[in-house]
Amino acid sequence: MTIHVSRCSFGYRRRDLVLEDLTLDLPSGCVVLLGPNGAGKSTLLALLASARRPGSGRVTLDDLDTRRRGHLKQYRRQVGWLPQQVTPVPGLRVREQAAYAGWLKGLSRRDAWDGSLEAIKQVGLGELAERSAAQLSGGQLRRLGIAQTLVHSARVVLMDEPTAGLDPTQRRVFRALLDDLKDRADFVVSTHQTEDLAHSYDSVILLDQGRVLFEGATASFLDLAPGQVAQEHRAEAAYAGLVKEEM
Ligand SMILES: Nc1ncnc2c1ncn2[C@@H]1O[C@H](COP(=O)(O)OP(=O)(O)OP(=O)(O)O)[C@@H](O)[C@H]1O
Repeated sequence: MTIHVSRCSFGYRRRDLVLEDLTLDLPSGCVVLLGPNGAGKSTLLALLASARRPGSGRVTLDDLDTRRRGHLKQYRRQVGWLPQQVTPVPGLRVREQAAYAGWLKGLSRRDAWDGSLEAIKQVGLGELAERSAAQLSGGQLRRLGIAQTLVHSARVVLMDEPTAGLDPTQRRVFRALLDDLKDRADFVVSTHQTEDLAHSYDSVILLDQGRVLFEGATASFLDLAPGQVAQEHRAEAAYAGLVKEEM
């Protein structure tokens, strides 16, 4: 288990809860977070990242509690967050942006700079180290976002729709990268893409209207599809069965 969510409620407006009394143990390994538009996936990731605080309930990692100001720095050092949009920092080159992210997480300038080269190499951007971050493509920017979480050796990396808008080749590049990085951290990845679920993810969390509809091993999730459904469509069918969508 990595992050523990205990009886969390959250609303952007009072009396309009997006997440209600949510309890969740995020398992180790690679977790995919599924759910229809507006289900609350980004909101949950923002709570896990401690970018937002729950109205009630607790988000903890070991004995670090995001409600306690004194714990936040250490919590954030251990949890990396790749939001939907990775923004190039004006004037910074690729390696500098990765180093800057490490420094913001509390590394010394030296450690951040030293760690940045290894991090960008790991995501396949080593040859672009000196390029302006503003010149990266969408897929390359996402990879830089991942590198930013590797610089400070996050234990848990949260990714909000990292493959949205990427072409099939870039999606494959992302999946291969995730495979390569699996030993370095635990990952929680929100996505609408159910292709290759069995290969890429150990467990599935399915949210709908702020409630958990499924939480368990990927194999158990795929087993929810009717027996006659072909392997490549099982994730889609299991999902549709749970959120009662028309296929
Ligand atoms: N900043 C905000 N202010 C007010 N309401 C918000 C805000 N962000 C999200 N919401 C609302 O919270 C609910 C959950 O949104 P959220 O973005 O967490 O869902 P999601 O599952 O990530 O959706 P998607 O798959 O479309 O990205 C939605 O009803 C959304 O309109």
